[in-house]
Amino acid sequence: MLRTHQTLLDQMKISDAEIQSRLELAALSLSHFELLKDVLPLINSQIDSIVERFYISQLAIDEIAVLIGDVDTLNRLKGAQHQYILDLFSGQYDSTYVNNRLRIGMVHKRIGVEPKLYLSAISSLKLILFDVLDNSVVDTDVLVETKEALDKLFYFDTTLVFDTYISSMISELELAKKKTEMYANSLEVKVSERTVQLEELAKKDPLTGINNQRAMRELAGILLSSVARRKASFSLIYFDIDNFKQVNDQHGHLKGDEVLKVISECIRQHVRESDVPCRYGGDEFCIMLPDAETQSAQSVAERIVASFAEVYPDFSLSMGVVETGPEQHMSLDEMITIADKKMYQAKTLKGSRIIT
Ligand SMILES: Nc1nc2c(ncn2[C@@H]2O[C@H](COP(=O)(O)OP(=O)(O)OP(=O)(O)O)[C@@H](O)[C@H]2O)c(=O)[nH]1
Repeated sequence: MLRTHQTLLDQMKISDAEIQSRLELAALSLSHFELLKDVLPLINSQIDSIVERFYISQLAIDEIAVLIGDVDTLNRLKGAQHQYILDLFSGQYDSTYVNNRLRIGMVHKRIGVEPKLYLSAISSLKLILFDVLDNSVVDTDVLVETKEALDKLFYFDTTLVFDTYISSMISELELAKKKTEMYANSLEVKVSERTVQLEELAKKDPLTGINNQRAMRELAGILLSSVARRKASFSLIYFDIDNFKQVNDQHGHLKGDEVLKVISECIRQHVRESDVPCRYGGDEFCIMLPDAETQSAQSVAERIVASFAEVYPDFSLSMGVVETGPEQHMSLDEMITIADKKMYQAKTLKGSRIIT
């Protein structure tokens, strides 16, 4: 149930039995109730002057004057205090009385009245009430016992007010803890999302967006063991752009970058989902083709050459294609060494060439 749908008594689990036990702890008995009730007419007759005296004493304390702040608040407080003083002498210290005391504690906590100020106010009110009793109750025994009853009742009230202070502070702490936990959880989610993004980025070549050599090596291990298990073929295309240095030298680095991006796009367009293209370094590219024999790798290579030539008819590519499997499989480095040799063989010929 929402806190706002519960009384403070419910929130703080103060039952009638608990009230009874607290009254006993304060050593308050029915005879004390009667004594307090007996002086109600006397208190009632002087209530306005008691409230005035109380606020004169309170407003003399700067911290309290600042907290009260304005005349409307002061008048509202005077009204509440008027009722509180009459409640003190009502002789009825039941759940309604207790709930009102708890509310006072809550209000004090909310508006920032520190316990030391609350205690000083109680002490000041007690002195004023004692003074009234001293001046009007003739029977010395009754006077002493009434003052003792009032003293005990203030003690009873103070424990209630302090309990609301503590309960309210615990609620604030729990709320702060909840907020911190929520913040920590959201940070954890952000960090893990960012970690995934960074891991992805660390595997990509920033210029072309295809895998870098590191990612290719990681994936090669997985792909080669998969084809070995399935006794399948595995091909590799390795190539670079002929005289790429001249592109940079003659047309500038930006033009060179653009050519590298176009090649990557051509590769993307002509490989299968299961193939793994990669920028091996500089102007060298590598494509891993699981479950592909030389012939299908060669036709992929031809399609890349053709689409690149559509954009850059003056540039040529030198390619080496190597196949491994289906029974025995080479390592990635062994394949690259062979493909690299074939690529250099292609370079010795004019135009785009694919050596298988
Ligand atoms: N624009 C651009 N150029 C790059 C990049 N990475 C490497 N290069 C250049 O690519 C060129 C590669 O030159 P070489 O290794 O001599 O190769 P080549 O000029 O293609 O010569 P051959 O391989 O013999 O045909 C160098 O000039 C590098 O500076 C890049 O990210 N962007």
